[in-house]
Amino acid sequence: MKTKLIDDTRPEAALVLADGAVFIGRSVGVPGMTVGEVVFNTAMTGYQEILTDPSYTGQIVTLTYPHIGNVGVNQEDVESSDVHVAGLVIRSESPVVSNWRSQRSLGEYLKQNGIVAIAEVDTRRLTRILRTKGAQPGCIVAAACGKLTEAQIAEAAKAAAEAPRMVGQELASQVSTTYRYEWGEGTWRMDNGYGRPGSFQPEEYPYTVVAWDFGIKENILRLLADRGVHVVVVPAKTTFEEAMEVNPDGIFLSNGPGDPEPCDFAIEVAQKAIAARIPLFGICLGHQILGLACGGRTLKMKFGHHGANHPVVDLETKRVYITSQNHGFMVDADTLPENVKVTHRSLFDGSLQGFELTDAPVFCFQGHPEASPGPHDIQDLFNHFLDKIQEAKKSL
Ligand SMILES: NC(=O)CC[C@H](N)C(=O)O
Repeated sequence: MKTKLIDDTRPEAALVLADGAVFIGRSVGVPGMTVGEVVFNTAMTGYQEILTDPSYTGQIVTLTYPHIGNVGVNQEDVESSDVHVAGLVIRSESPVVSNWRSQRSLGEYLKQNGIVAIAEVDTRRLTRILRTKGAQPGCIVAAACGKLTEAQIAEAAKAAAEAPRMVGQELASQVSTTYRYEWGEGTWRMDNGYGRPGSFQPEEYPYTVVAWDFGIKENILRLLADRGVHVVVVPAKTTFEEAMEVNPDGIFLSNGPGDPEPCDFAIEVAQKAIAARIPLFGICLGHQILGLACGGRTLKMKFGHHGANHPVVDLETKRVYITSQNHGFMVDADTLPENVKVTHRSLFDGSLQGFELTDAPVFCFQGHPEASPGPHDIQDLFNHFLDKIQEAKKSL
């Protein structure tokens, strides 16, 4: 007996770009309409981590790897408690889910989380458009059943054309926690998962770090906890003075969505932390905020870096790291002052990937050393942060 693998009865869906390009496919999420900046991610694995990365707020993510959903989804492989992408575009949803950790299918997960998503899209054509013309707004419209009407597609085209651009949007405070909390859970282990809940004893952790949550990925918190750090996570608009009440040994500025430039509340925190010479580590949006705090400028990139195989060179050791990336803005290295030492550059386009200050224990990285998804090559940056914290503690 032949098995029919592709369900052709799925409702029709369309993706329309602001430039007018139309892609007709099938709905794999909820019916409805969603608007966002359309970006492409080249990672071959880790769709669940990508969907739950708060940095994708306001973005419709296209996965260039063509076969998605084969390992299903579970409750553990998440980077936050919600799905944050504005929408999902894929080539083909696997008709078979097969993994010992899977709890449900990707399609069920998208529906449960109210995500509008489209499959059967020629993602190579779409990616070529985004590479040539740059990331741009788009709209996915998905029918409840059967076909879309001409009017629905026209409405999607109008929504895409009128959608706001990413430049100037402050989204970090919108996805941040609204309350302060403590984190002590380490990384996932085959024998123990994330460990037993309730076993976290802050006094067993020798270091305290305040982490500003601009849309923080949980694997950052887990990697800090693995290194004996008791992390106090604070809302994006927490002032430097409020955070100092916990007497931290270090400060962490997280990744997050949107344009870094309007995040004046965060830039002020970074400036005060630099002046106080407290060990500071920034990742992605945190790196961009540090660049602005130092007096540098940030730029919108053409289509950004979103993937898990981006080569980055450490300029001192000349060692090349394969890194996870997810950013659409970058710090313009030419605008940084004298006391900034550039430490890393992208080998794809030469753009700035990391810097440190020569007169304070402060450093940052544009990519994602916490991976999740992606390679662990450059996880050592978390040890570097610990070194800075320990040095500072010794000199007290
Ligand atoms: N992952 C991030 O922190 C992204 C930072 C910023 N929103 C950008 O797009 O460049």
